[in-house]
Amino acid sequence: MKTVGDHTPWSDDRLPDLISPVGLVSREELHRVAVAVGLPMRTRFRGLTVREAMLIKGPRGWAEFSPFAEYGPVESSRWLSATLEAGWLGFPTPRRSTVLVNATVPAIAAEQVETVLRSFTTDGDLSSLSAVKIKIAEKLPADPAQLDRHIHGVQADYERVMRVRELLPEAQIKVDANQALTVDEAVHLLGVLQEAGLEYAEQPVPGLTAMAELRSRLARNGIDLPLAADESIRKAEDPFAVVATEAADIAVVKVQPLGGIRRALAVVEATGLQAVVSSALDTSVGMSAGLALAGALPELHYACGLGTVALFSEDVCSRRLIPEHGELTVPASHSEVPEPDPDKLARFRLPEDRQQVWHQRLEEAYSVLAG
Ligand SMILES: O=C(O)CCC(=O)C1=CC=C[C@@H](O)[C@@H]1C(=O)O
Ligand SMILES: [Mg+2]
Repeated sequence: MKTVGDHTPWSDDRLPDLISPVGLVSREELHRVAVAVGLPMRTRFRGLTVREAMLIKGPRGWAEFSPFAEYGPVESSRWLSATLEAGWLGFPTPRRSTVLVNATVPAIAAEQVETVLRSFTTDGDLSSLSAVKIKIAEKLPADPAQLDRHIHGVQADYERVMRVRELLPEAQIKVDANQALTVDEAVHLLGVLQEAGLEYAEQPVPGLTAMAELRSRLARNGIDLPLAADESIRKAEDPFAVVATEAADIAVVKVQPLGGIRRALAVVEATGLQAVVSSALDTSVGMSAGLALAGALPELHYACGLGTVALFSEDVCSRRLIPEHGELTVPASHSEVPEPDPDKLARFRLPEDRQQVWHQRLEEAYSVLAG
């Protein structure tokens, strides 16, 4: 099936349909209950220093709509489907009450690693961190004057990863390259980083062909390192092709990009792969849906990337979802989703021009889902 514009069609009988707002909520009502906020980040992540999101109060409680700025209406409509599920339909019944969470280390200089790791704890005790995901292969800046040898390049990646290993000798460490490498570069870099003893590598290269080739090249070079597919699922024309092409061992699943918890569960079931739930850099409101997904999975063998509220210096909720002893609690029902604090909502409310941009995006995603 062809991708048209930003559209990944994903019509497949193995997936529940995206949730239509028709009969659930009118456009006017949705706009009335939605507010756009901007949360400052401690460290740049995914090129962002402020994370913008819309928070929306539905009959079940608060929900989040936060497609990244570059996403068009069709891709954003999947995110809105997840918003409608959270705010209007509610979460599926959980199978576990807590979820092991990894700390996430952005592409930073090795000297900053310790401070960032501490932000993923409530008491500063690093020994509670049993798993860490580290960003590697940060895109080189277009302007060479911006190139920072502490952040970019193999040496910087090596120093960052080894600093985590030094601070946390027992932790599971995984790396995420956001498909920035070629197969040759990945074989080299992952071979070097394997000195730290990696649990798996997430999306080192783009596309299924390259992932499958990398998988067999690593095996041939005697590097025993499972690969996890992230973009090859959430950005793919066909989320299930990852299995037929033997491109990955693990599936990374995210609630908003996949269109909701029920659709993410169906993706996991149909791929038959072990799953890791990761955030989309959500606020504590959206993160609750990620926790509900992790709580509802039949099996969960890896720590999930749901600790990223720690990357914000502030959140809209007073009860922030920062891992406690390396774990987060699964909401038993929607009433346990953290509520935005009215003062913080007012403080982080984006100015009028940005409100308009977000309401326009909401309108367009609504139109796609309403058909
Ligand atoms: O998985 C984690 O530890 C944190 C979440 C995370 O890495 C991401 C969140 C949002 C956008 C993505 O570029 C990024 C990812 O690639 O997984
Ligand atoms: Mg990823």
